[in-house]
Amino acid sequence: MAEEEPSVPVLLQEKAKEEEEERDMAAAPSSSSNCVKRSSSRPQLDVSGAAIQGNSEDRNPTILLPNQTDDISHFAVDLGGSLIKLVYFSRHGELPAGHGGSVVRRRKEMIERNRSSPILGGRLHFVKFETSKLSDCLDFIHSKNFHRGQNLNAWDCGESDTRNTIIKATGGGAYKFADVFKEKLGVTLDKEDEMDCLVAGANFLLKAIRHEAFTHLEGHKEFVQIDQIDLFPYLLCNVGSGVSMIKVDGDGQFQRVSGTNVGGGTFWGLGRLLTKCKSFDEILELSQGGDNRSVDMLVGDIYGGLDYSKIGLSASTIASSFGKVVTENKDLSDYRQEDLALSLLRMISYNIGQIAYLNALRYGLKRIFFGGFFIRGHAYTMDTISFAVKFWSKGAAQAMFLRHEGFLGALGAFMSYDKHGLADWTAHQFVERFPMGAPYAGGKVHGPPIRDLNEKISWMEKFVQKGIEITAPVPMAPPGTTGLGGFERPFSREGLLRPDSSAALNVGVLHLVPSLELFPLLADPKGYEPNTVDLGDPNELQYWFTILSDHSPDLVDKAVASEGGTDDAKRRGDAFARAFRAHLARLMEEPAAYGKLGLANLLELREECLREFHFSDAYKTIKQRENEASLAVLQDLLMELDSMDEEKRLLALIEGVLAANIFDWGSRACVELYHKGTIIEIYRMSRKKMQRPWRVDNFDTFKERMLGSGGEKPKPHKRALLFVDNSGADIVLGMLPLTRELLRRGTEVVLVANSLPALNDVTASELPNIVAEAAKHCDILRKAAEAGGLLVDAMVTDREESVQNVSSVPRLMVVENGCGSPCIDFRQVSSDLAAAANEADLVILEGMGRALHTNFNARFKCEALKLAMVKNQRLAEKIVNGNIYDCICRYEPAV
Ligand SMILES: Nc1ncnc2c1ncn2[C@@H]1O[C@H](COP(=O)(O)OP(=O)(O)OP(=O)(O)O)[C@@H](O)[C@H]1O
Ligand SMILES: CC(C)(CO)[C@@H](O)C(=O)NCCC(=O)O
Ligand SMILES: [Mn+2]
Repeated sequence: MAEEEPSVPVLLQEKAKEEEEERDMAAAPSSSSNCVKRSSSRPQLDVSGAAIQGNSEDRNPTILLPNQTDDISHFAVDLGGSLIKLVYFSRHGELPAGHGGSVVRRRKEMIERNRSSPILGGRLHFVKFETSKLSDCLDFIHSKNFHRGQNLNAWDCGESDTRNTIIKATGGGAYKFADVFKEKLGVTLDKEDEMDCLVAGANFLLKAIRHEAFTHLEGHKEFVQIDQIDLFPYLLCNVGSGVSMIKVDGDGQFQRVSGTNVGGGTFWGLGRLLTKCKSFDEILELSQGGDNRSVDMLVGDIYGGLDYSKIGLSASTIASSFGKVVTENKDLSDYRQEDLALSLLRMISYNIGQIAYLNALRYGLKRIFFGGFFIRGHAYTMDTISFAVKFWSKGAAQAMFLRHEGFLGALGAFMSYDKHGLADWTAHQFVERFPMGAPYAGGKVHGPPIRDLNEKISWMEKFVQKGIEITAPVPMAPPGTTGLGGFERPFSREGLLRPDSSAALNVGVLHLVPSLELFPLLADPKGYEPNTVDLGDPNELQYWFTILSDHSPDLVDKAVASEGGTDDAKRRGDAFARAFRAHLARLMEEPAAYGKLGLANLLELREECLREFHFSDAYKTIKQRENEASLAVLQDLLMELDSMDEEKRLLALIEGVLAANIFDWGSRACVELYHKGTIIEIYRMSRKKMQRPWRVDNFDTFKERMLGSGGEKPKPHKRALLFVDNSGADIVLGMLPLTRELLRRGTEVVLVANSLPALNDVTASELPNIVAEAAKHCDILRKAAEAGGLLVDAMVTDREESVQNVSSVPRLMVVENGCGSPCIDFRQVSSDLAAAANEADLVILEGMGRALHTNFNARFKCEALKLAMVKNQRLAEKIVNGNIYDCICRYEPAV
């Protein structure tokens, strides 16, 4: 079936089986009753009405899911000389489940809005087959029912009738195999020009996918973000069986300026003759243990061990690839296969790099992007090519690689379908995930999409059984193993590849979420970097790695408890722990493996990993308990606040937010604290410690903005966006009283909360209930919540009053932020939030994740207040030169 290749993305890359399992995982019952549509989550499998199709005695009967809306919309194929690449898109129609006041209502509106665009979102899957195994590919297409042109909806290009199904196809096989496709599947291949497709695919990836391009030099990988206006011209060098070199000047503007028949096919063809390798990846792996000196003739071999320094050649420079063989009277079997493989790989890679450089020189191009499956994410190949380009251009030209190297043509063909508007998507709308799919646990790829549901979850058992052998998606080789790619002898190391490396690429699953947008209030979107901690620094990485590893057992306990502590939950907890550990180990080995790595990514990865193992909300019990305890004392707190004058109250409110931010289950130090007292005791202790000046203390400026000075009353804010953090005291005793104060002053408040759970963070779907409870103690909150449509029930029973008040009362609303992480990346927020931001003139970021780990340095077009307690010693030292439990009150006027 589909060859071991995780797919690559546009939206997703992954294997057939992985996808089936994902669907299956999504079938786990959701425990949240108040469910908001989750824009960044993977599609949910709707198993309602499921029935076995055909004979139920079958071993693997197909299960029909009549209500499943995650359907296959389209696919395209690149039939190359060596490999067939297939790209298919699965769309997921999102329908709101449950209820929850205005959150859901707005959400519905958003979904309606999205309906007007051709697709709702989904994932692109990438699969490849060897061209010599065309029949596997045909079986795969058949098993997926693609040939029936089913469910095409907005992208319809044919009827559900096989005879009319038209498939976009590129590569030589679009001609060569057209009859086979017609005969075996009854479909017509609509031929798209190969070069057109390569260029379209490359341009799309370079524009729409963040961290797509990277340099790879001497084992060091670095992602490059290329400004769209600065993208053209460039040289695209596609290394397939043969090599095409294309000068690209713009979308659809290009010229194939050169090519070489010494390409990937040459390497693999000669490699097969010279070694006993049975697969391409095997020969790459073999080369890792090679020493080319026994095969290549070096300058020193010719010059009696001396350099030829006059023309800049050292003794170790390769003078002639395979040249040494001529001087020795040996048979093939006298040479080490490893040495032959390495020498061959170097020869081919170097030659391609050199020819590419010459063409770049010919047309004055500074950038060369290398694609094609010959690259295979292999460190030595990339280093060798980079070395050749750098050496010959004396550093003037740069070799760059694409994470989705082999799928350029297939992607281009896919994009050539009319109507889907793929080219209009932007980086904001893609979310990449790195699931621990079955392939990495030794699962086999299966054809039909949904078969025995029990079989689908068996891979999770494999996680448990395989124990420490679990590995995260891996590239062909870790960095730093290749030595100099060009003239010097590469140093070789043995045994660096994992046995499962054939299955892996450094690419994850790209989910397309059309409802994600850039936060419109970011002052400098291009210069924006959410992370304050760069994990490119090995010391930082080591530190956070340890923190996350140490925290893991406690997290697993909570997660297992949240699912009732059943045996199944324990197994999943165990599997999660192993999978997460494997991710961490993988990233320790190569921090750039999953793209540019910041702490926020790592924290999000953990949440995603929990979700992958069906833990929908690990802290739900804790959150409920803390909410209840806090709501019980809210009334007293509000009375106390009301007895104060304005100035004292404002300080007390900010102190309250900072003090209550101590409830953070993501902080090890805090979790230890929680064992020492009740929630209220800890809160009191925390408040008592509030000593000004805080570590960052702009309170006085903020106070002046709020209350004015010299008797002049400033204009209240029109609308404030409050990015809330934790459940319990944090939201109830910290942010809600602050909300109330803003409302009291006539400011409209939008509470912005996570779409999906992360640690003990409050989610958007939980907020309406919390607000409803709080509103029982407070008229201001109640009226505002009614006006904002948050208290739907109240609106029904108390319609008169709410209608009267709607115009005069500032509204309180809730909006989901589009993510499920303790941090926030303002380049990818929900369209609801983006819409709510339009009238906002104050942004309040609360908590360590959103205001310190990320966004401490972010600047906004409106006023911003960043409030957090630092609950980690290292972060305190690093960011504010302070100590654990220091507080931050950073107020910044509009930029
Ligand atoms: N599993 C594999 N089997 C065969 N070749 C592989 C494999 N993985 C990587 N390769 C390398 O990738 C090359 C094929 O790359 P690619 O799929 O980009 O080209 P193609 O489309 O098949 O060829 P062309 O464009 O010249 O028709 C092979 O020649 C080989 O060097
Ligand atoms: C023939 C194609 C375009 C097929 O993909 C490719 O294999 C290639 O560019 N070969 C190199 C032919 C040459 O230009 O010498
Ligand atoms: Mn090709």
